[in-house]
Amino acid sequence: MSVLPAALTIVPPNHALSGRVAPPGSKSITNRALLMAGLAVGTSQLSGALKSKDTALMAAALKQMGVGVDEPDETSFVVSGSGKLTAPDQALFLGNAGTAVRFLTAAAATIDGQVVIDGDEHMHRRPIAPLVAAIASLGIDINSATGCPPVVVNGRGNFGSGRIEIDAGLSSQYVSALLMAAPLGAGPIDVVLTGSDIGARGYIDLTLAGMRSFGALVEQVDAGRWRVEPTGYQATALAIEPDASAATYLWGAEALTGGNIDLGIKADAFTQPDALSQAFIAQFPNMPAVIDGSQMQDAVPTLAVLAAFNNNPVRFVNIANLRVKECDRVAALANELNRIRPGLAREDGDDLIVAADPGLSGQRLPTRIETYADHRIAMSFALAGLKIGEITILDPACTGKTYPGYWDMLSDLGVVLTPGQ
Ligand SMILES: O=C(O)C1=C[C@@H](OP(=O)(O)O)[C@@H](O)[C@H](O)C1
Ligand SMILES: C=C(OP(=O)(O)O)C(=O)O
Repeated sequence: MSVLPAALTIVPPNHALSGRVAPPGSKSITNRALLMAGLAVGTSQLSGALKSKDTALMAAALKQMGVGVDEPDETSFVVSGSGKLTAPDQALFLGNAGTAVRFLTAAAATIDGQVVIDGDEHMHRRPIAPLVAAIASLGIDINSATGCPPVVVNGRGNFGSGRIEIDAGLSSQYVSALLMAAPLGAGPIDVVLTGSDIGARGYIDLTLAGMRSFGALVEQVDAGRWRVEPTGYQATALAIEPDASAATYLWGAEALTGGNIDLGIKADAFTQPDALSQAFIAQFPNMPAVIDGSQMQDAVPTLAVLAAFNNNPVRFVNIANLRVKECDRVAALANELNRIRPGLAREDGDDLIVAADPGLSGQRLPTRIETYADHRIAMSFALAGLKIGEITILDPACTGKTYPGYWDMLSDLGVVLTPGQ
């Protein structure tokens, strides 16, 4: 579909969804690799990469800071760096890409000069104050007037040294951001957590693995402390694995339709946290009564839509930070499930309770799903449209944040999509 309509209505397929689908490259790994390749000395070859809005914004921002970025084909980046970023002429505009905003805020603090980090109206509501405070504690001049982007940083050419404390309760991306900037320190840097809450720790593991691929020396001293040596980064060649969060929609489509989709990679081969959700999806329609979403947060929308068709209700716990993602996902999931059938979901504090109703399958329930400019709300509610007649997804183009080919992929699996009203 070259130009997407303003709304898409899904015709439930009357067959199991089966075939081969290669999910796009991992957003988390691509944006880490782009950044570290940009900070490295030499030319890095990234293959299997995601090409989407979030990675295009990261690549464009790096170019603004003197990095060479070529795109020889649909899944590769060739990135040339000098070991240092340079101050851009204009503000970095990063849309609603959390990884790009958080990672570049710390990286920009290594520059000698001023950088303004900005995003769209949604990003203007996503908190960044703990990261700004942590960078300021290194003696770097950095401010965000509202506690959310825009951020203005006036760096002095290195990241400093010593101990940085960070409260990562709102986002693990703050820790990843500090760790990835730390090899450009003036001396060793210890990154120390002040709280026990850090969201999905699997994202920190991805960061450490990426740093080591680019030649950094980083060691986890204990559960809440990492030590990074001031080595800088060296260019490398990196093959990026498929996106585990994207895979959840395919596992969900398989589970709902009794299909068999070959992703070309087994669930246990992923290194990204959302792959943990496959063990729950595999239990559908008997997913457990309580699911802790903390270690697979981006998979929660997928699991919540599946839960609507489960045999028993599901309570999702430890998902408070879903309220500060692209939208308030706890509220969005409850609102949109209730739009399909009143009473299907409710919020209980920060928990989400989905009241299972296997009888939804096969019904015709014309519903226009509001997507809040959130790719995951669009992609997960499309799964409801595989079982319920006349589910319409508003603003389907919002999937371009991480999965531009999502609707083509569904249509290649034999799902009929019609322009919605
Ligand atoms: O580090 C990463 O690549 C990510 C970390 C998570 O965010 P938080 O750390 O803000 O929870 C996740 O939701 C996001 O999509 C990607
Ligand atoms: C939370 C997400 O993205 P980010 O924080 O990178 O904007 C996501 O992709 O679900």
